[in-house]
Amino acid sequence: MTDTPLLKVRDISKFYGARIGCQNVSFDLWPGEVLAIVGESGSGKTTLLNCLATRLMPTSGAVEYRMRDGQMRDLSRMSEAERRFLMRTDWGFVHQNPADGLRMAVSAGANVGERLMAVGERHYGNIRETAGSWLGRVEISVDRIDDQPRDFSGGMRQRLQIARNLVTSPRLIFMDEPTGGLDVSVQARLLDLLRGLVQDLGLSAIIVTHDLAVARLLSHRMMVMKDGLVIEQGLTDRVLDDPREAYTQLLVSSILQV
Ligand SMILES: Nc1ncnc2c1ncn2[C@@H]1O[C@H](COP(=O)(O)OP(=O)(O)OP(=O)(O)O)[C@@H](O)[C@H]1O
Repeated sequence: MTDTPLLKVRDISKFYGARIGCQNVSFDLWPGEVLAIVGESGSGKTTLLNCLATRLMPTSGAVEYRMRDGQMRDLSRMSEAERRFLMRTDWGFVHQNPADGLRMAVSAGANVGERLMAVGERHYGNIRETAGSWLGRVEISVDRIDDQPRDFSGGMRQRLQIARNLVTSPRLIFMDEPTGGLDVSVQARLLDLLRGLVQDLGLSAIIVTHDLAVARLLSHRMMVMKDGLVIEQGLTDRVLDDPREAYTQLLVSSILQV
């Protein structure tokens, strides 16, 4: 870890007209750190994630990102082209619904290879070889490389979306309910895979989930949101084993009773 954060978030608020999306959120994300944002439906998790990933413009506040050259840059002051370049190279975004993050009508290999081309790789043989090795890493048989994701199962699509995101060696990954909508057994396998990849690659990640088990397994630190506000944050094990806020206690105990 270095002594500067990768992401500096200061007083981010987003209002939809008079409705609060999220309010006054501040935190630092450190290199190699995985942060989970948890809370019930409508608490503002996705709004916050989208503000951080520049998919939504916050109403107020600032997000700064440490570029590869070490400079901290205010994301709202970047040009659209610079932001798009970051999204295609240094960052990844894993959607809950893989169809939102994949091109369903092109082959699995092309879905992965396309991101490599965005960072300048031009050699067809290299692209295909790297794509094939990434399919293997996400446990998709290489003989499916020419198949389209619409012929894949939900779990395979999600693993393909992860490969597409990780192939460019991003430094920061945003994930919105990455295991949502999958069968429990498929979720468990995906979580295991994600945990291994995040560790091996030393990735920084921000994961939105309503599932505390996902937060427990993947994250170092977590933030609990309620009505758009962060009401508690801390190391994941501390928050889950010794929640301080009554709302977090309720959230944790309701899960344990299931
Ligand atoms: N495009 C929008 N227009 C108006 N209000 C919105 C919009 N998107 C979200 N909201 C409101 O902002 C608040 C936070 O929503 P958000 O989707 O961020 O919550 P969430 O915690 O991600 O919920 P979920 O887990 O159900 O996705 C909610 O009150 C929601 O109704």
